Order: sequence, then C-alpha cells, then structure tokens
Amino acid sequence: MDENKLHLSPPKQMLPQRMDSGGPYRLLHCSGLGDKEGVMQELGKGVEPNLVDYDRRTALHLAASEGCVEIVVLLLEKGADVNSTDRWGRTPLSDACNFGHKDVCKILGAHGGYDPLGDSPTPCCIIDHGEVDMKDAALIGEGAYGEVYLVKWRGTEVAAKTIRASIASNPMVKNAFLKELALWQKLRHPNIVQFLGVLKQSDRLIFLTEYLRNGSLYDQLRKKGRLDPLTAVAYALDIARGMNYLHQHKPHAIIHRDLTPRNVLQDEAGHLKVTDFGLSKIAQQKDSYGYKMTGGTGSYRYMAPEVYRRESYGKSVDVFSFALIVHEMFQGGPSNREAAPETVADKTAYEDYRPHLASYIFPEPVKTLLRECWHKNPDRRPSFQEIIERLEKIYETMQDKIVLGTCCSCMIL
Ligand SMILES: Nc1ncnc2c1ncn2[C@@H]1O[C@H](COP(=O)(O)OP(=O)(O)OP(=O)(O)O)[C@@H](O)[C@H]1O
Repeated sequence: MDENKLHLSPPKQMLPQRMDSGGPYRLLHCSGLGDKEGVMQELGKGVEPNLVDYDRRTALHLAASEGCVEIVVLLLEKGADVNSTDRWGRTPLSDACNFGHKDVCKILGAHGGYDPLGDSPTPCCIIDHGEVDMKDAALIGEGAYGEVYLVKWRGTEVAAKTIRASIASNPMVKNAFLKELALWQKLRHPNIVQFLGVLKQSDRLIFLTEYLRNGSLYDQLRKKGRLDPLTAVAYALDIARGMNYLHQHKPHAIIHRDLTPRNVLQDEAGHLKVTDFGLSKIAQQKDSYGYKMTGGTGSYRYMAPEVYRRESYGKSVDVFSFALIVHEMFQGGPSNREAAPETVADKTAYEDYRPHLASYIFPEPVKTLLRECWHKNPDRRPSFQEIIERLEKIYETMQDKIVLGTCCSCMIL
C-alpha cells in the first residue's frame, strides 16, 4: 500500500455553515475564543447561557474544548448546564478530557460534571495488523474520508477503509468515529454492509468491512445508465429494507444522513447493501464557532431541504435522499446533471425544485411514491416500512404484467 496516499487532500465540504457570529450566537463565538469580555457582554444582554448551536453544543462545550478556564467558571456561575449533551452525546467534560484540559476537567468534575464516553474502553473489535496482508493492497476508490483498499484478512478479501490522518489525528473525532464503528459492528442485516473490525494501529484509523465486488450503485448507473423498471424496483426494495432496519434500531433510530448512490454497494448475488451510515456527521472541521459539518460535495444532490437549511431534522431526511436515488435508477443518472450539486441543493431547499417525472419512464404508482418521499414537509414523507409495503405491491404488479405480456418496459402500471 502506498503509505503517502494516506495523507492526501483534506476532506471536501458538504454542508454550508451559515451561523454568523452576530446575534446571540456571539456568546458561543466568544466562548470558543476565550474572550471573557465578549462572554460577559452577551450574558449581560440576557443571552441564555445554555444557548445551543446546530449540533446542540453550548458555550460551555466550546470553552471546555479550548481549555478556557475563566470562561468555564463564568458560565457555570451564570447557570450553564454542566452536563448538557451535544448531538453526539458529549458533555463539556467529554470535550475537556479529550483535549487533555486537566484544570477544566477538575472544575467541571467539582460541579457534578460527568463524561458518558470516558471510561468505556473502545468496544470495537480490534484486528491485529499481522492478520491483514497489506502487501498486495489494491486501491479500490477514494472518498471524503480517505482511500479504500482491497486487502486479505485471514485469507478472505475484505475492504480496508482508511481515515485520513487530518481527520483521525483529532482525538475527539477519532473517538466519535470509534463510537459510530462500535454501533455499526452490532448491526446485522442482508442489506447493510458488514463491519468487521478496526485495525490495531496507533497513528491512523483503518477499519475493515466486507468487500462488495460489484462496486457502488453510482458506478453501475454510470456504466449502464437507466435500469429496467423491475430491477430498479428490486434495488429500491433492497435499499429500503436496509434503511428500515437502521431506522427501527433500538433504543435509538440510526439516521444515515448521507444516503447517496456512492454509499450503496452491490454484492455478487446482485443485492444492494447500504454503507457508511452515521459517519457523515463526524467528518467535521473545527472553526471558531465549534464544529462544522463537512463531507463529499456529491452528497448535496441528495440532501433534504431541511438539512441544507440547517433546521432540525429526523429520519425522513433519508427518505428524501432515497427518493432521489430511485429517480436516478429509473432515469439513468441525476437530472440537472450539468448543475453543480450545491446549486441543486439550494434550488431544492429554497425554490422547491424537484426532478421531472416523465410519464414514459415512471409508472404511476412510482411517481406517486416519489412525490411523497421528497415532500417538502418531512412529516408527510412515508416511513421505510410503508415504502417497502408499497414497493412490494408495485413489484408484484410489474411481474404479473410481464408474465401476461402486457408490460412493455413498464410504462403503464
Ligand atoms: N466495502 C466495499 N467493497 C467494495 N468497494 C467499496 C467498498 N467500500 C467502498 N468501496 C468503493 O470505494 C469507493 C470509495 O468509497 P468511500 O466510501 O470511501 O467513498 P464514497 O462513498 O465514494 O464517497 P463519500 O466518502 O463522499 O461518501 C466507493 O465509491 C466504492 O466504489
């Protein structure tokens, strides 16, 4: 394996960061910068000390991450919640510990702070480096986080995903990755790519998953173009089943947040499997406000409007992305292909743009389903459970018509 490949380009941008440093958010901005006067001014104006940003990070999270002792003390005096948890379940103490700010840890601890991530040893299955034959590693592809290699583990071909040093060298980000991987490790479903373990290496992060010989749906659509309708519906069912499993995960639903044709892989039997769920939220870049979401620019095309507008969101963001993928399978690629993905996301979010559903390509029940799945109101989008039921009916009807010889490339259903 080419060692230098592991230090290539920085992660690509995915989500816009629109939070400005004015208004009440100046409290967060000043806290991260250690600007005590600014923090006092904002609190003096009556800004709520537990104000949160998009990732539910408070001023105390930011001050603790930066080791700003005075700000931490001040915020606690003013009533900041010592154990507020951000989107990833981290408390201010988790952040202070991760960055080794011992003084801040002591202060937070004395105020009843706890670190829910702290004591738990990494629950990921650790694979010894000696078990993996890296000599003949072949580069399969490259994504926002790093390269993917085909390697042999205990004699079996597996995919080794490397996380760039620029991302994995941040202990907090590495921990967050390991937490997501530990969750992935517990999942078992025919339409979910199987996680195998993390390679024992101190300086970088590499994890193994099953290898899917047929590559991604993205590659397939580029090679083959439009799929025949029955195959498109069968593939849609595969994705919906994998996603339904994630959404019905207990005690908390797993939201993919980056469902795209690149994150759907095909096994030798022709079935599709979903991969890389949960990881998109971790690739972050730190800026003066805290953490900003990043990722592959291609993902913009599939982004639900509420995510692009940085509003609160839920499981149905994946239903939105799913609809665009299904549309591409019927059509052979994205509509508006020539437009930049970010421009498409902007039009989708602010002008209610949706791809055209040509009647000669899309059967009526598929059209209806897609319109519901990409509905602008997230509450009006169906669940994956419902999508599966409807797709199964569509699939059966299509098969019947093929048997009867009345479905010619399935224009009418
Ligand atoms: N388990 C796997 N088996 C076979 N090929 C894989 C596997 N995982 C990834 N790949 C291939 O490697 C390429 C890069 O994958 P990776 O997940 O790093 O990035 P991506 O999904 O293409 O983009 P992004 O990181 O922006 O989501 C994919 O396009 C896919 O073709």
